[in-house]
This record gives sequence, structure tokens and C-alpha cells, in this order.
Amino acid sequence: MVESSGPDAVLSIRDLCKSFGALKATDHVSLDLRDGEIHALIGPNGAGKSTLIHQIAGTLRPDAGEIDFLGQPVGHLGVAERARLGLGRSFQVSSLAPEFSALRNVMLAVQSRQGSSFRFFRPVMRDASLVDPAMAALERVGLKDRARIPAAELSHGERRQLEIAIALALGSRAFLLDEPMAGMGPEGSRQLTGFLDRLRGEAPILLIEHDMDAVFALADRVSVLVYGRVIASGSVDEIRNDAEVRRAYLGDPA
Ligand SMILES: Nc1ncnc2c1ncn2[C@@H]1O[C@H](COP(=O)(O)OP(=O)(O)OP(=O)(O)O)[C@@H](O)[C@H]1O
Repeated sequence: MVESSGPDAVLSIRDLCKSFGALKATDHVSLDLRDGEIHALIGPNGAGKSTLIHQIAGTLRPDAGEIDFLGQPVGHLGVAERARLGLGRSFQVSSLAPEFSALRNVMLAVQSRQGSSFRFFRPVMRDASLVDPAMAALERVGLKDRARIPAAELSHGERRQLEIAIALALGSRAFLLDEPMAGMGPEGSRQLTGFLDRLRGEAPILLIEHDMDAVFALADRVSVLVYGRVIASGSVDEIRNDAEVRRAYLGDPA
């Protein structure tokens, strides 16, 4: 179960370290995310999963280590610059405007990507340069028929899909998804699992998730974080059968 950074690695992290005082929240973590895959990051509460995602997204600065995205180092870049390169983070804080329609929400993203916030001559909702790409993004996530519905009236799962449509409209080339299944009932989880399964074809996903049914159904690879260290990385079967993982995380007695 050796982690290697192949030529198709979209995101590559090497020896990332982050301490809070004496606590090593991220302890020499190395992993990569390859084109077309879902790489799940699992581990007990407090293992350092969110801290790792923060460092990748740029909201936390590592003490040491390297982060490469699409073949270039991004560790020195801020959040907005990484997002502009296509490193999309979603689900921890919802970015939706609840009173706006799904379409309008995505149009705001298209507009911000185009860098033009003032349009004096055309009513926004008839501006094809905004509507067309926004509709295309909604279609890619299966929400085209829900375009005119206010975000607040969408189901929990549909709001997740809308957030992904926004990320796609912003040009995301990889997704960092932090517990997308949180707050979902069984039916919502099942539908979102199907959606994420298809989404990996749009862009690879680094998935933090406590819902093991979803992880085992979706992940091409799983990395297990315990006390800030990757204790194992491999296929679902390898992880399920790894004695150390079972002891540390999956509930086997020591
Ligand atoms: N800003 C901070 N200052 C001090 N300690 C922090 C800070 N952020 C996180 N920690 C600590 O770092 C460790 C890792 O936390 P983190 O939230 O990354 O874990 P996690 O794996 O995402 O947990 P969960 O599954 O509960 O979300 C924890 O012990 C946490 O208390």
C-alpha cells in the first residue's frame, strides 16, 4: 500500500506538517488525487482531516511540506488564487443565496468568473453570456429542471448539487468535499452517493466522510488518518482488511 504520485496526479501533497502548540494535527502527510478518482480520507474525530483540507484550500498555512496542483506548487498562494486555478472546496459553509433561484445562484458564479460585476444595458436574467453557461452547469449536475426554484426550496441533496454546479461554473478541476453526507437521511445519502459517483467524471474528488457505506461504495482509494498521520492508504478492500485500520478506526478490539 505505497502511496505514489503518478503522472496523472491532479493534486499532490508531500510531507505536510501543521502543529497547534504541542499537538501535531498534520504529521508528514503525503497523498495525491488522480484524474477521474474519488480518494476518501477517513479517520476518527480529531484525526486532522479538516485541518488537512484547510491547508490544501489555503485557509491554513502549513508549517512545512509541499502542495502541487495541476503540476505547479500552490503552497504560497492564497485561497482565491487556488480557487481561480480550479481547486474547489465545498460543503463546510454553504455559499448559496437562499432567496435566489438555482439559476441565479450559478449565474453569480459565472459573473464572478468573468470578472464583470456591473452590466448596465441588459437585464441580468436575459443575458445569454450568463444564463447559458449557468444552465450548462445545472445540466451537468442534473438540476436543469429545477433552475427556477429558489435555493431555499431545494432539498438538502439538491442544494449540494447546486453547490457543485457553482463550483463547476467557477472552473473547478478538483473537489475537496468535507462531509457531504452530513445531515442527510438514508434516501438523500443514496441519491447523493449516485451523484458523486457520476461527478468523478467531471473532476476528481478528495472526500472526507464519516458515512462508511458511502465511502466503501464510492472510493477508488482510501487514506486513513489517525493522530495526524496517514496509517494506511489503498483500495477499499485493502483498507477493510488492514489490521491496524480495524484496530484504530473500524472498531475491532485491540
Ligand atoms: N485552530 C486550531 N487551534 C488549535 N487546535 C486545533 C485547531 N484546529 C484544529 N485543532 C485540533 O487539531 C486536531 C485535528 O482537528 P480536525 O478538526 O482537523 O480533525 P477532524 O479529523 O477533521 O475531526 P472531525 O472528524 O471531528 O471533523 C484536533 O485535536 C483539534 O482539536
